[in-house]
Amino acid sequence: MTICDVGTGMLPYNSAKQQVLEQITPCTTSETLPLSQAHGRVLACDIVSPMHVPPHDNSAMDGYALGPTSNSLVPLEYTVVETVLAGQTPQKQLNSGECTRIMTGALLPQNTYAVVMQEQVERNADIIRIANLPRAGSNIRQRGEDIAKDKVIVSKGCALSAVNIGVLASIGIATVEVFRPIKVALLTTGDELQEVGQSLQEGQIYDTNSYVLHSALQKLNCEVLNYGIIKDDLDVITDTLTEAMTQADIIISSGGVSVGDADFVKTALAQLGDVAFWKVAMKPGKPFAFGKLADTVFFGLPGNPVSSVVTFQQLVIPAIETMQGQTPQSLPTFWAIAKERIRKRPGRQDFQRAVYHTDHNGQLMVRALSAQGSGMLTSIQKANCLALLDAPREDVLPGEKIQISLFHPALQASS
Ligand SMILES: Nc1nc2c(c(=O)[nH]1)N[C@H]1C(S)=C(S)[C@@H](COP(=O)(O)OP(=O)(O)OC[C@H]3O[C@@H](n4cnc5c(N)ncnc54)[C@H](O)[C@@H]3O)O[C@H]1N2
Ligand code: MOO
Repeated sequence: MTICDVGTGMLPYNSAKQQVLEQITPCTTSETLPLSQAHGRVLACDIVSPMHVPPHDNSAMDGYALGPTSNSLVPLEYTVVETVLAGQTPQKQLNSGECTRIMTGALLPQNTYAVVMQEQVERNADIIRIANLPRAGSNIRQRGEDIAKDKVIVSKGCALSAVNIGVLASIGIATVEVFRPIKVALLTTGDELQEVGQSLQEGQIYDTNSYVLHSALQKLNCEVLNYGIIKDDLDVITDTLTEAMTQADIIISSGGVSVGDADFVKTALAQLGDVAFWKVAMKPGKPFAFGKLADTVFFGLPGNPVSSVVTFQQLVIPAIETMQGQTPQSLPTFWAIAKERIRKRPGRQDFQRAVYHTDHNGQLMVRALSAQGSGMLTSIQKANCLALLDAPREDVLPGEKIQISLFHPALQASS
C-alpha cells in the first residue's frame, strides 16, 4: 500500500470505505455459546428448524371448539363435552352438535370445524348458542404457520437480536455456533488528555474519545484491550503499537493524525507497517489514517470527538461487522425536505448533525444543527440523524430534498 497524498491528498469518502473493506478478512473461527449468552453475536452457520411452530394446530382464542353441524337454523346450539386448557390433551372427539370449552394455545379436539370466541357465545349450563356459523377454520392457528420444519430460520452472518434469540428459543435451540469476538486495541493520544476522576491542570481536557469508542465497541460485542491515554511521543506510540499488533485484530487510535508538531500516529504507522491513506474528503473526519501493521488492521481516528465518532461510524463499524462475519448493515437512509438553508462548501462529503421530524402532512423534514463544530460532542446528542451532502454540492436551499441517515445503534444518542 502507498501513501495517498497527491493534490489535495484527500481520498473520496466512497473510495476510502471501499479500500477499507477490501482489506478486511472475515473471521472464520467460531465457538459454541448457550443461547442466553449469544445476544449480538454473529451466527457462524445457518440454523434450520428441526420442528414446526406451532407444533400442532391450536386455538387462537379462549372460547369453544365447534364440532360439525348439519343444522342451518340459527341460533345454532352445541353441547359442551369437555374443557381443554393449554398444555392438556383433548380426550373427546367432536360429533355433530358438540363443542369443547377451549383456551388460547390449547390443542384442538378431533373434528374441530372452527373456534368461536367466548364473547360471541351465550352459555346456559352445558349448552351454548351462537348467532351465526363462523367460517371454517376461524380462530385456529395452523401447525407450522409461523415456522415450517426444515426451513432456514436464521442465516449465517446474522448478528443475533433479542427477537432472533426468541425465534431460536421457539424451535428449542439451546446452543449456537457464533464467530469469535474481534479483539480491538484502543488507544488515545494527546499530552493534554486527563483521565476522568482526576482534576484538570491548566490546558488539560478529559479524555472523551476512549469512553465513546470503548462503549460503542462493547455494544458491537468486541473484546476491547484499552491501552488508555498515550503520550504524544513517537517512541511511546511506536512501542504501544508494536505491543498492540501482537494482541489485536484491529487497532484504533484517536488523535495525532493531523499535521501538528505532536501528530506522530501516521509516522509510527509508516515505520511499523503500511499506510494506505490518511486523508479522506469527508467532514468531519478529514485526517483519518488507515493501514496495516502485519495482519492487524489500523484505524487512526481524528482527535476531535465528533470527527472520531463520525469516522468510527462510517469507516470503522462496517469493517468490524465484516470482520466478525456479518454483512455490513446499511444505516437506514431516507429522503427529507430541508426546512432551512444548510451551509455547505464543495470539496468534502458532509455528514452534518441534523434533526428530522414529520410535519402535519406526514412529510419528513430536516434541519441541520447550527453548531457543527467537530469538538462539540453534545451536537451528536442533540441530533437524531446525519444529513448526507455529496462532496461537490453547495448550500442546500429550503424545500430541497436531501438524504439523511440514522445513527448506528451502537452510537444512538438520546438526550
Ligand atoms: N493545519 C491543519 N490543522 C488541522 C487540520 C488540517 O488539515 N490542517 N485538520 C483539523 C481537523 S479537520 C481535525 S479533525 C483535527 C484532527 O487532528 P488530530 O487527529 O491530530 O487530533 P489532535 O490534534 O490530537 O486533537 C484535535 C482536537 O481534539 C481534542 N482531542 C484529542 N483527543 C481527544 C480525546 N481523547 N478526548 C477529547 N478530546 C480530544 C484535542 O484536544 C484537540 O482539540 O486537526 C485539525 N487541525
Ligand atoms: O475533519 Mo475535522 O473533523 O473537520 O474537525
